[in-house]
Amino acid sequence: MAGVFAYESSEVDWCEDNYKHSENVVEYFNTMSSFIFFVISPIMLYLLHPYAKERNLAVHLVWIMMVFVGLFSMYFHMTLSFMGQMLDELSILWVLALCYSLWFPRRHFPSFIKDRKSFCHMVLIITVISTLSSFVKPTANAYALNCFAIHILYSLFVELRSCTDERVLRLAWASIGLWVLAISCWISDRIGCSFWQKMNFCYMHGIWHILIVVATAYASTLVAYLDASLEIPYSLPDLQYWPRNNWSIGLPYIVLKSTTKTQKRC
Ligand SMILES: CCCCCCCC/C=C\CCCCCCCC(=O)N[C@@H](CO)[C@H](O)/C=C/CCCCCCCCCCCCC
Ligand SMILES: [Ca+2]
Ligand SMILES: [Zn+2]
Repeated sequence: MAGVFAYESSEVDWCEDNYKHSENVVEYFNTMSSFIFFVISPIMLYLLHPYAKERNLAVHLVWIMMVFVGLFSMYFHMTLSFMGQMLDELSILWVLALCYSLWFPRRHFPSFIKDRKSFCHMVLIITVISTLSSFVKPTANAYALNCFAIHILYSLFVELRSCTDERVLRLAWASIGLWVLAISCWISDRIGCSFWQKMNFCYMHGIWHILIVVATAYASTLVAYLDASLEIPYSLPDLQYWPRNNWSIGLPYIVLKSTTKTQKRC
């Protein structure tokens, strides 16, 4: 049992040289770059509060759980232990499950599902089964998790096919662009390590950490906005950027221009 906590007991090892900067931290830059989770999560918690208050306070769980993803990611890269790997991957799986439960559009529910409550039960059952299956071939877990992004992309494409709202489309393209950059870094670290070693630049996985957290902030705000437009249209949801709305870079969030329940669709 103690073996699962042992340093380097995971079969996964990222491109960054081990023990290069510290004898206690296996992958120093990968560990430190996970700090980004602790920066973005509280900001997103704060920015999404008005939407969460109106829609469902469970929305806050997304960014609370992202703090744990960051914590487990740090622990994983610090030790490269099997326990670290499983905590890192399973926490991502449960955040995804929560996002699907909260935001997956009703009209894409399978025909045998009648409401969001039954959909949440189905997601819970699938997540429990996936959690147990993740111990069968742990090296495949990260690849399986990345497949969710493909499904999210597909669902967004279906959802936004007929959308003409410039702000929504801009946010969708920014989310996709960030994810493409992020996944390129992740794959490049996995399969292009010898190249990066020759370049003496083995930091692609650390850069992935930074990009995927920002991509998650963008994509989750986008799906939350689409959800708000459908589920709480009377609140007149709108998209803005923090810290300044007119800056071309920033964190997106939802403002509610009204909270009185007079029906108006966006
Ligand atoms: C209707 C659903 C809407 C979903 C909105 C977005 C939900 C994002 C959910 C999870 C956040 C993922 C956080 C990633 C943490 C990375 C930690 C990490 O680096 N772990 C690695 C080991 O250290 C591990 O190898 C990585 C595994 C792959 C993780 C794949 C995560 C999928 C992220 C999906 C992002 C959506 C972007 C959509 C773009 C349009
Ligand atoms: Ca390494
Ligand atoms: Zn990582």
